[in-house]
Amino acid sequence: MSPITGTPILTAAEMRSAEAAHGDSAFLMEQAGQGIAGAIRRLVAGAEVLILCGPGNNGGDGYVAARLLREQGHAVRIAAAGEPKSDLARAARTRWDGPVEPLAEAQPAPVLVDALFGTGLSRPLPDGVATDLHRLAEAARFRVAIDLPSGVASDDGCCLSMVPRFDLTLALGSAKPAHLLYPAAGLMGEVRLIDLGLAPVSRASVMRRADLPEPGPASHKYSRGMVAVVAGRMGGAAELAAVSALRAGAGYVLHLGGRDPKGAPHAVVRRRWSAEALDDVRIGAVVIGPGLGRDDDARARLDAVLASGRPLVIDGDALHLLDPDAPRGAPAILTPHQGEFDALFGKGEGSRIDRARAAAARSGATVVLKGPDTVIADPDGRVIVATGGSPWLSTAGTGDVLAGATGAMLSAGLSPFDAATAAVRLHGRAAVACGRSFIADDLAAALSRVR
Ligand SMILES: NC(=O)C1=CN([C@@H]2O[C@H](COP(=O)(O)OP(=O)(O)OC[C@H]3O[C@@H](n4cnc5c(N)ncnc54)[C@H](O)[C@@H]3O)[C@@H](O)[C@H]2O)[C@@H](O)CC1
Ligand SMILES: Nc1ncnc2c1ncn2[C@@H]1O[C@H](COP(=O)(O)OP(=O)(O)O)[C@@H](O)[C@H]1O
Ligand SMILES: [K+]
Repeated sequence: MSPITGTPILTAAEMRSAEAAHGDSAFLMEQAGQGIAGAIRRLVAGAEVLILCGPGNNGGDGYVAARLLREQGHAVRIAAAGEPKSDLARAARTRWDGPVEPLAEAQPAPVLVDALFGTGLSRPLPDGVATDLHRLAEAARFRVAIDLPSGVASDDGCCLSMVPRFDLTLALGSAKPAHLLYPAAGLMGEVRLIDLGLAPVSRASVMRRADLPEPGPASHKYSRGMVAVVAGRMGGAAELAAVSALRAGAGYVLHLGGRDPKGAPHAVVRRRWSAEALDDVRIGAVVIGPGLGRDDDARARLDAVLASGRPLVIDGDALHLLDPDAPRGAPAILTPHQGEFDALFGKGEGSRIDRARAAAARSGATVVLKGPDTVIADPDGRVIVATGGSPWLSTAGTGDVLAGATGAMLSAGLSPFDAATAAVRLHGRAAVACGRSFIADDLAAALSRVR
């Protein structure tokens, strides 16, 4: 059992291909059952376990785990809604020599293990099954989902039925989109990986520790990265972005436009807005959008920034003014929240991973689709899904902080995809370091601390 940090994310179809490529499905099910039994034994200190087994291979994993737990002397019962339907699950059922209780009549146990449905769920659970799952989950002290909580759709994290809350989810062989994407991700409790030796390959993966650019003996303020932040109507947002760029590690931040507010850091260099200010070849990234406004003046500033040829971070209001299909002369990172994303790219089909990937391919920009499950997608198809932020980020200005931090990473010479990943990681860690009920200014200050 290991954390899912850094692991590939596979769809149900990719999972089936990985299983087929391995070639020995019975061996994989035995491995899964061993991993599940081992994890449960370590975690539940001898308490009685009730395993709910479904008709497919998720149920098969449950039968194997039950047999192994029983062989090790652990108190375990099984309840099922019917007989197994897949060959593998039938074989696993045959090797279980205990009784199988009808699900509707099953009495609760302190530990509930849900092996009803996994990646094969294609429609809502039958009503009776969902009701029994809830009844038994509510009565248990510790709830474990095998691969996925039954009722969640593996590929997009939607709930096809009402899903109870679990304490632990044991992802088998690889992470799936539902382990990361909401609402499903919020129902899993801790997610841990049981390695099946599949060596799965995917262009999507869970965020891992990111390497941040570090200054060396030869560094100077410009080589560390110069960021220009284009201000607009709402001064505070651009201030936050500018300060955040410095605190995330930029060597020089040029704030273009707006007033010089009392108490603002003296380290930010201020000039009036002019398109010519962007001619400075030392500028490694331009951040535009936080507090920009959406009027003609804002549009003119965005046009000038797009024409400058500098690497861009495009956020907030600028996303409402941008034509995502227009060619650009320089790399760009777009950082929309879901509302901005929908306005820019349309509602679209598929999971947040699919949609962010399609948007990156369409726009030719790295797309950071923000939220509790931030998805970072590169035009080349790579995707990283972030974990480890904080719901306390849901406060005004935290997106401006991310835009500034992203500018810092981009100006330091990271590729847009690496810059976005590093910034999202740093931003999430800063949020955790801030604890509860912080404000965006605290978050900006915490960027320095977590670096
Ligand atoms: N792919 C792999 O590499 C491995 C998969 N394993 C297990 O296999 C699972 C996937 O197995 P399956 O593909 O058999 O899928 P599931 O066990 O998730 O269930 C699919 C079965 O349920 C039926 N079904 C789907 N939705 C239903 C609904 N709402 N009501 C009633 N029946 C419904 C399907 O027709 C099918 O018979 C994984 O989640 C995992 O637990 C493991 O055994 C190890 C390796
Ligand atoms: N519930 C949440 N859980 C985790 N992160 C969140 C949540 N809500 C918002 N965030 C994060 O907070 C930031 C908010 O950005 P944004 O919506 O652009 O705010 P603003 O425009 O006010 O600066 C994003 O990085 C987003 O991922
Ligand atoms: K399950």
